[in-house]
Amino acid sequence: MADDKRDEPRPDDAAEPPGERLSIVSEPRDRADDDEFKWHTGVQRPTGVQDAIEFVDVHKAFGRNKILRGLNMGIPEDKISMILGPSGTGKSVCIKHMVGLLYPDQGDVIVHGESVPNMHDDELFDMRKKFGVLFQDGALFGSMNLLDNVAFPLRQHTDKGEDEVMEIVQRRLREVGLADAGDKMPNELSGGMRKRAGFARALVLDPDIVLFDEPDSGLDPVRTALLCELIKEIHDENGGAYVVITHDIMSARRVAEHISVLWKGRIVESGPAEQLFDSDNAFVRQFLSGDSQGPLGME
Ligand SMILES: Nc1ncnc2c1ncn2[C@@H]1O[C@H](COP(=O)(O)OP(=O)(O)OP(=O)(O)O)[C@@H](O)[C@H]1O
Repeated sequence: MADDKRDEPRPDDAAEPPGERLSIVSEPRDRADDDEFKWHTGVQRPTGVQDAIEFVDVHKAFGRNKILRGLNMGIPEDKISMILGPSGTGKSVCIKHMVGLLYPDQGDVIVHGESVPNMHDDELFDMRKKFGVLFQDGALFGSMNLLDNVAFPLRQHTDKGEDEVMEIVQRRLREVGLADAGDKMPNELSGGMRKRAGFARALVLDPDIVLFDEPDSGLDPVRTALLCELIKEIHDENGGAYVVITHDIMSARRVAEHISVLWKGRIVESGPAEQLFDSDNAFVRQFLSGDSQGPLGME
């Protein structure tokens, strides 16, 4: 094996004609890529609107664990987008890149035309005000009642007076069906109520972009359906780019306007939801129908 290698042209071997050298050196890697990424057409079907967020050839590894491997993905302005993909495929890692909680090893993440990895701390701080984030469990402060939890971003980031703060908080709590729960503590609420409260808090600064990290996790099917309805209603009223990560196909069918299917650190296919549900790509079909037969196994 070592002897064979000695005869192979090296990239820095000036005596070799460049064309030949490239084809010999790159051929084995291309074949492996073809196999591993053979379902990844990377097709980004047009949405007719600009992207609010773009990932450009993003690579991210933790030690030797390569998570994002040349991710190109656009999140369109003013739509409810879902990033769908098998467990552990890097959906949460994507969201963290959007708000500058993680940085790419290579490539760029662009929010409203600005490169997040190149931002200084003060620019990052300002950029984050564009975002509302709903974490899996609502991420409420356990020691504060709902009113204070929802008021928290307004008191931290604005100089609004207390009357205006309370007016906004009450309106947002009303929207998510928690008008009478303002004085409750988080531990007095069900999981679904905590998520709705987290949603109200994510909205108080009128964000341009709202990120939902698995909003359906831990909810029964009826509460999941109700939360999906709520996401749609609030999006209809407020607009903005909503980004939902989930592996729940029913939620995707209910609310997604745009879908990106992520697998092995790249997009398999993305585009308007109805086109993705109609895709003839074997992986996309399998994943979006929850079928056990297809390219995705237990590995
Ligand atoms: N800060 C970190 N340090 C090391 N490894 C990490 C870190 N964050 C994520 N990972 C790894 O990256 C991989 C992808 O994680 P991620 O949470 O993004 O997956 P996911 O697609 O959201 O999965 P799920 O649907 O199960 O929530 C996992 O193997 C995880 O262990």
